[in-house]
Order: sequence, then C-alpha cells, then structure tokens
Amino acid sequence: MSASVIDGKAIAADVRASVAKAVSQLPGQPSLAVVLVGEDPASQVYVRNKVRQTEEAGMVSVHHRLPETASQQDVESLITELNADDSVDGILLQLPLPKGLDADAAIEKIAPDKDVDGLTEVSAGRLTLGKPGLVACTPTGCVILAKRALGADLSGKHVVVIGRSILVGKPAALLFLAENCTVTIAHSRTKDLPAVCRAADILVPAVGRPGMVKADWVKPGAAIIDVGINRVDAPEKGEGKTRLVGDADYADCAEVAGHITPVPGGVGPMTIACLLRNTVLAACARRGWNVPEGL
Ligand SMILES: Nc1nc2c(c(=O)[nH]1)N[C@@H](CN(C=O)c1ccc(C(=O)N[C@@H](CCC(=O)O)C(=O)O)cc1)CN2
Repeated sequence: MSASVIDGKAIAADVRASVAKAVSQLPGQPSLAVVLVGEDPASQVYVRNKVRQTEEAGMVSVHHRLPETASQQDVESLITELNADDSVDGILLQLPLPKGLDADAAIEKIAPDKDVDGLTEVSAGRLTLGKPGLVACTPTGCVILAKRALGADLSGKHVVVIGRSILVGKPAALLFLAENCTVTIAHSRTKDLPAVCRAADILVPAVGRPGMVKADWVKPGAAIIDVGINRVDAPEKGEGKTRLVGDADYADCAEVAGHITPVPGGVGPMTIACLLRNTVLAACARRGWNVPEGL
C-alpha cells in the first residue's frame, strides 16, 4: 500500500476541539435542536452522537423525537415551533424521514438562519451565488480533509465528484469550485466514468455503491475523499456479521492513490464536527456575536 491515510477521526476531533474553544469564548451558549422522526437504527446512533458531541463542545442540545406515525403536519409544526423559539440557534431534521413524509417540504420550513445542515433553498442558493451562509456538513468535511492532505491551497486541482445529490454531490462541487478547483460532476449517465475519474487530482465518490472505484480509475498520487458509507455482509467475521465499506475499493485504490480516507473513520466523523461548527456560526450570526478566531 502506498497511499497515506487521511485520518478523519483525528481531524474531526481537532475541529471539535476548536469548536469547544470557540464556545468557551462566547458570551452565551449556542443551542442545537435535533429532530428525529421514527426508529431508523442508524439515525438513532447518529442523533445520539450529535447530542453527545454537542454537549461535549459546551453547547445546549435539545432532542425532539416524533413517532414513526407522525404526519407531515406534526413534523412541520414542530419545526415552526423551533423557528419561533429564540433560545434555539440551530435546527437539524435527521434524514431519511419515514416513508410517506416529504423531506424537502419539511426542510423548507426550517428558518434559513437556523439551517445548520445547509439544506434549505436559501442556503443552497447562497452557496451557488458564492455568498456567505450555512453550508452542508459532509461537503464541508470533504474540503477540510482534502486541505489537510494536500495543503490549504487547492487552486487548480482537478476535482471529480461522483454523484449529484443535494446532500453531498452538488454542494461538494460548489465548495471545491469556491477553492478555485476545476470541478467535474460525474453521475450515472457519465460516459467512460473510469477515464473521467483518472483525470482527478481529488476524487470524491459519493454514490453509495460499495467498492465501485477501482485502482485503475485513480491517477497515481491522487487524493480519494470517500463519502460512501455502505454496510455489507462480512461472513469472514462470522455468520450474519456486517462491516462498513466506502465507494472506493480501499485496498486496491490505496496501491495507486497518494492519500485516501478510510471507511469508517474518514468523512463520516467530519459530518458531525462540521454540524457543531455550523451551530456556533449560526449562533454568532443570530445573536450578533463575533466569530471567535480559529473556527
Ligand atoms: N439531516 C441530515 N441527515 C443525514 C446526514 C446529514 O448530514 N444531515 N448525513 C447522514 C448521516 N450522518 C449524519 O446525520 C452521519 C453519517 C455517518 C457518520 C459517521 O461518523 N460514520 C462513522 C461510522 C458509524 C457507524 O459505525 O455506523 C464513520 O464513517 O466512521 C456520522 C453522521 C445521513 N443523514
């Protein structure tokens, strides 16, 4: 293996430490409201981690649970209440929502100044126009990881993002563009995807297809920021056991890449760290506080 491992767990811990330091310098405590609808087991783990890490950073965490049977109106009414609650700085609606609920419509109810997930049309529009605003957490984490691997100046690097989702692919492309990268968004209709990927200095697979990216898709020395978190069967660990893998075939790609994020322990932990950072930024903007240096 030749690639150096980009340690997302350690880098996320650094980001959380800088958030905690910033919080300790603020005149008040930012607060984050997390809304979980239903019983999705993975979402329950993510929300538990969000609540714990928010508190560990010195902020107030408010956790709202709605049952699997909640109606669209139940979800939207709760969001409206949280919008009106001046003590709440950030609102996060955990995704996916149970079947039958319209996530886009619910997200649109979130007040843009509390949209710490960066998913409302106002936040997406600000990002597209290059205006300051709250930016989706996973894409922000991807850029931080790329900078840690390659240095703060990414200008001129060719970034290929595979996937055009609203949560990751599109905002990641815009964020790398804002860093003066040359950006290609590849997707299911892209012709000769391996050749397109081989042009990348930074390859960002974000499609949810375990092990799709192979070594011969990778330019020697490139950085792979793997957004995929896929649970697959792991019979080698015992019957019925599973393990997490990325969208890149890690062992294969690590032979060719210069830098690679592991799964688990790569992009995933950055998502929550960046959420905490957004909560501080939202609190500062709403309450007229200066953003502490180093955030
Ligand atoms: N409202 C949102 N919903 C969802 C988002 C989001 O950004 N906003 N992203 C994902 C889930 N997610 C956070 O919500 C998330 C996913 C993964 C991780 C993480 O740290 N993963 C670990 C592995 C954890 C495990 O063992 O299962 C890793 O990759 O190392 C954190 C947050 C969808 N929903």
